Parts: sequence; C-alpha cells; structure tokens
Amino acid sequence: MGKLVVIEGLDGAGKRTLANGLTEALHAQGRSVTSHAFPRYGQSVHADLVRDALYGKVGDLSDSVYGMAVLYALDRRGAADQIRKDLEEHDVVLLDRYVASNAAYNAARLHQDENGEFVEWVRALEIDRFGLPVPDLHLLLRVPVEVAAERAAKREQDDDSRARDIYESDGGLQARCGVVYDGLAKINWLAPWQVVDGRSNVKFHSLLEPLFTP
Ligand SMILES: Nc1ncnc2c1ncn2[C@@H]1O[C@H](COP(=O)(O)OP(=O)(O)OP(=O)(O)O)[C@@H](O)[C@H]1O
Ligand SMILES: Cc1cn([C@H]2C[C@H](O)[C@@H](COP(=O)(O)O)O2)c(=O)[nH]c1=O
Repeated sequence: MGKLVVIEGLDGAGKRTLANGLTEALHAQGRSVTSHAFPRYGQSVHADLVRDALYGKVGDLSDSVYGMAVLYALDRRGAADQIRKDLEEHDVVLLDRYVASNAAYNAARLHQDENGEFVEWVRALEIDRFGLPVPDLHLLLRVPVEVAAERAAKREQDDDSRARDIYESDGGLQARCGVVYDGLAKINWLAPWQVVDGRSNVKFHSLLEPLFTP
C-alpha cells in the first residue's frame, strides 16, 4: 500500500514547484509516484464551478462559505476511488491540496481557528460521510504571506491564464489562512504535519524519509 502525501500552503507558496521536485527525488530513489491537484479543473464539473465562482461568474455563489466548501468536497469525492486505486499501484500518491485546504481557507473566511466548528464540519463531511482516504503525511509549505503574494503576482504577470482570483486577491484572507494552517499543523489535524520552510532551498529527500523508515 502506497503513502498518501499532501502538500498544503497559501496561494503562490510554491506547492506545484515542490510537487515537481519531490516527484523527481522519489523517481531518483526508484519509487513510483503519481499525483493529483485539487481542485481538478477541466476534469470535474464541481471543480469547474469552483473556478467560475472564484472569478465571480456564478452570481453570489462565492459568498457562501459552505456552498463553496461542498463543491470542493464533491470534487474530491469524485476522485476517491482513483486515489484508492493509485495507492494500491504506487509507492507515493502526491496531492497538491486536499481536505485541509477546505478546512484552512473556509475557517479563515469565517474568522474561525483550527479548533472551530467549521474545521470539524469539514472532517465529518469529507472523511466520515464521503469516506475520503486519510493522508499519511501533510507537508505545509510555509512562506510569509508577502512572499506568497509576490510569487502569485509574478505568475500572473508571466501567465495570462493565471489572473488572481477573489481568494488570491484578498490579503486579509491569505493572512488568516496562514494562521489556520499553522494551527492545523500544530495539532496534527487528521494526520501528521511537517512544516517546510519555503523561503530556503527545500531538501526533497529528507522530507519523505520518515515515511519509509521502518
Ligand atoms: N522556492 C521558490 N523560490 C522562488 N520562486 C518560487 C519558488 N517556488 C515557486 N516559485 C515561483 O512562484 C510561483 C508560484 O509557484 P507555484 O505555482 O509552484 O505555487 P502554488 O503554491 O502551486 O500556487 P497556487 O496554489 O496558487 O496554484 C511560480 O512562478 C514559481 O516559479
Ligand atoms: C482544494 C481547495 C482549495 N481551496 C481554495 C484555495 C485556493 O485559494 C482556491 C483554488 O485553489 P488553487 O490551488 O488556487 O487552484 O481554492 C479551498 O477553499 N478548498 C479546497 O478544498
């Protein structure tokens, strides 16, 4: 059975870049890896509705924290069987965002913390009710909010298709979300969390060592 490893962090933190680096490092160790990124834009109707809502194209949908959270959760529910299959066939299944993104962003929208009602509601919905696989490890790619914002702004400049959405443009939300992520990591919510300093060069091999040490 493979290990389910989740990368979490603010918009622009560098999660995709970390996922690519980890994949290369795992391949160099001879391990098989497959990955997914949530939301699954272009693959799931729920994810595509999320994207439309994040660009203000679905009326007042994005105003509803619970409405948005249900869409993200349904996108993952649609991927659950694939993730289970991947875990049978690969050493590592790497996810760029997962259930904890729903907990962190939407608790932050509601000005709640890691111990609040919303975080528990997400766990009950996605794990108990939808039966999503529980991660083996979360990697929290931690960078100061300003650094994440600079990286997101630079990417927006370089790539026309990556204009910042309503969450990415909301500095207050990103700052609160960073605090909720720190809280989730502190209580090892759902599974162990490892904090990765995204400002310095990340040592990919050492990050996953604990997973494969008997
Ligand atoms: N360690 C780093 N140092 C400097 N720039 C970086 C670093 N990691 C990523 N970047 C740059 O920051 C930008 C955002 O990176 P990336 O797309 O990996 O972030 P992300 O967390 O996946 O973003 P999002 O969640 O918004 O999709 C990219 O332009 C990337 O090249
Ligand atoms: C998976 C997921 C994501 N979010 C938030 C986080 C981001 O601000 C946006 C879109 O994600 P992307 O990585 O920028 O494409 O949505 C969320 O609130 N809940 C989730 O489950």
